[in-house]
Amino acid sequence: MSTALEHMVELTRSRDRELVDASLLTALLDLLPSTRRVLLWRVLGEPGQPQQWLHCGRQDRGDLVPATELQLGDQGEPPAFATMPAHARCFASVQMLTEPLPDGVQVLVPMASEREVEGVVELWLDAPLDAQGERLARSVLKIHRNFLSLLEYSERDTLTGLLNRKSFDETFLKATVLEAERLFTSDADPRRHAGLRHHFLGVIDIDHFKRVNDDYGHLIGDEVLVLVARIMRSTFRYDDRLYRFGGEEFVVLLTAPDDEAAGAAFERLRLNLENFVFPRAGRVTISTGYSDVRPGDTPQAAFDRADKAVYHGKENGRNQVCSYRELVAAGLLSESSDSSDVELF
Ligand SMILES: Nc1nc2c(ncn2[C@@H]2O[C@H](COP(=O)(O)OP(=O)(O)OP(=O)(O)O)[C@@H](O)[C@H]2O)c(=O)[nH]1
Repeated sequence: MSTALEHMVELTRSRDRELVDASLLTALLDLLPSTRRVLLWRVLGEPGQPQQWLHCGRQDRGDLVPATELQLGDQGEPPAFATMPAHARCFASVQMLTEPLPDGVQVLVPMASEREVEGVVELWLDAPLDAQGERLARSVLKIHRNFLSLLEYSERDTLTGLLNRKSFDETFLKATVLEAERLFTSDADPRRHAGLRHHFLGVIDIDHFKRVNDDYGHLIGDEVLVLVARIMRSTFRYDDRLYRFGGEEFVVLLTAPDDEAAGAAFERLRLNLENFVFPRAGRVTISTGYSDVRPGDTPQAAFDRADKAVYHGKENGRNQVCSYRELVAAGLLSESSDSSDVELF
């Protein structure tokens, strides 16, 4: 058995959130000897709105690789909050709960910082935890939470809480390389690829934002940015990645079956914003340009295509969603020849 200290070193070694979660599962399984299985659940959605449980990992005693390190793939729709009542009670009360299982007990431990509860860790044990086991579980979770907070601080935009530009390249490459691996190495049968979701990158720019600042002042401008970010969060799926690139420019990396479906998601955001009355600035609209992400794309190449499409939208009336692919097909944009794409496949 490894020592607690060795596990703490492992837990704080990687900057990759999924690997940090995987180290947490390994540490709990190893440090609490009567544990047979560990699962990690996070809660999605803002309080007061419908919330769901996101399964973030599982490890069974004897597994060589935690399920967080394996590709979890498309897990389907996450279960609704109320469908897991014991977990919901643990989450709401921020208390450790012990429930009987046919051949042991299930211990639910809240994952919480001083400010918020994030999820629940589920332990399957032969017998209830003693006081020392409970203390150990709480301490390991606290170190995990503190380390994630440090990571998030460096990855997030301080005003809106969205991912910042600095974290874009890394998350873009991780998401798209994983997809390419799935496409090209997992299965040669093209029929299996038909239902796959593909990545699309959208650039979103608030229209005439300078006027908001000029008319109402920077503080109200900042309020608009915070509310736009909130509407973005409630519009897109839980696994889409949302960034603020600076100023009034936002980026979304999402998955969709095709160009049309991606366009529909961006159109939903456009409409949600068009219909929202900002408390002090009134009506604000956005222009969006998006492009599919292509095999071998650099983050910059994908961004440049979406940026050309948003520029077209700005030049042609604003408050609209423009598809790079459609603009090229219609002869309104020419396919970039100076693309920095690297052909990997
Ligand atoms: N309040 C606030 N304003 C910002 C921030 N960052 C950039 N800005 C302002 O955003 C405005 C951007 O203006 P422009 O680039 O001219 O674009 P626009 O007025 O939105 O016009 P179009 O994009 O052409 O529709 C400028 O007034 C910047 O000062 C910020 O963090 N907070």
